[in-house]
Amino acid sequence: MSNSHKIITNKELKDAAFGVISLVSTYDLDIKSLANGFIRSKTSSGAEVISNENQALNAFDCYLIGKQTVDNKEYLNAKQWLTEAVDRLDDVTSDEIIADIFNYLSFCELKIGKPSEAQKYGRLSPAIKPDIETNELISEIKVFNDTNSTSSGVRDKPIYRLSKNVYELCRGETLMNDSIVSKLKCFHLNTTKTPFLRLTRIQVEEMYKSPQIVVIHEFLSESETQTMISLSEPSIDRLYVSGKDGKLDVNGVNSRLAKGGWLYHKQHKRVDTISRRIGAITGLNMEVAEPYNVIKYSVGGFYDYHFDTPNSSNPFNHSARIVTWINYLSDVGAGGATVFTRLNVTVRPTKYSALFWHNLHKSGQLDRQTLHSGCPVLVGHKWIATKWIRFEGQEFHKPCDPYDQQSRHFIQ
Ligand SMILES: O=C(O)CCC(=O)C(=O)O
Ligand SMILES: [Fe+2]
Repeated sequence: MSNSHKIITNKELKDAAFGVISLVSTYDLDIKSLANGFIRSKTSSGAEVISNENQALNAFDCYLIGKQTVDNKEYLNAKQWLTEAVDRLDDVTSDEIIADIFNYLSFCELKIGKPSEAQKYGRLSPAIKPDIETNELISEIKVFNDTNSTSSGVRDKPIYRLSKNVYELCRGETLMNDSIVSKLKCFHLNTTKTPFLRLTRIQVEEMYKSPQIVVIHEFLSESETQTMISLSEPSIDRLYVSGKDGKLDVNGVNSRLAKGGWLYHKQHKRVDTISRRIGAITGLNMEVAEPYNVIKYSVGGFYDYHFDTPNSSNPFNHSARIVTWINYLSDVGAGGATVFTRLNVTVRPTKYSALFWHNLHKSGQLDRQTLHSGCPVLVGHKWIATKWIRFEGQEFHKPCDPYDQQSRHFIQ
């Protein structure tokens, strides 16, 4: 993240800083270790893993993350990042950046409720015009002195807009009731009825009963994962999600931090074979399905909670995505689980496996239990290829019953 790499744009630096911030809040990471290039995380068995990314951050990196953390209103964490920046100040850090660091530190102290500390930092950078308006600082000091407010010791509430239990789910904690867990099964799909699958053994693991969420183990081969990645890698670009007005939200990093692109069935024979297998398992018409959305999340990359299809008042809405199918193309060193926050389901990405679920009730209306999220990647990269299958063209495959509020089941 050094400022000496001119090729990196401000937007990319902002993204990287935001990624680090989402890691800190999700996995409760120690900022000092992170600044020194170490990521401490726990495996599902509880063992501690320390990954040395071998990339200690410099003063400018820590300043940039601190600044972004201030924008996120996480003042305790921001203070820590800025303190790390101060510890790393060297001859190449410009006076302007130094002044800015102390001004942001001062601002954080105010927000934390320590105006005297704020004044101390303020005095350290009087000469240069700071990024933050001086007037704003003065009036903040006044407010704090007047109200004698103290909010120190309160933990930052992260701006990363996830629901309450998502942090625990992302960390791999078990939140699901034993009574639900005990009913979940692992089984082999009876494929003798489907000629295309006759010679294949499809191992299914239920993650939830209703709505039915399942993992298909060993769904992909090594050559299939390689083909999907190598065909997509040259053209992947920063992904954005649609805002409320339907336009892409290119300024917001808050909801998705990833790169991706589209991969069409017809681009390669192997890709087409994968689609035909998905069609055989789900019983859906793949001719009309969307291309694969191949996504690469790097460290800090995530996808905030969302539904894959909007709720429509029309139960026969043809563009609704009835099924989501996610192919996991890589293992992930740590983090990066797919979590269903209303069902307490955590799915760890495992190379070659696939995850799928129904987004709609039989009536065609959105099943609001399917709210889900891609947790931030902590170590390594996460590659997935998502296929959203729309209602259009499926009328004869999965007919609708407008009065049926039950979840659909694909496989028993
Ligand atoms: O990255 C993940 O685990 C979730 C991806 C996802 O929700 C999607 O592609 O719709
Ligand atoms: Fe999704």
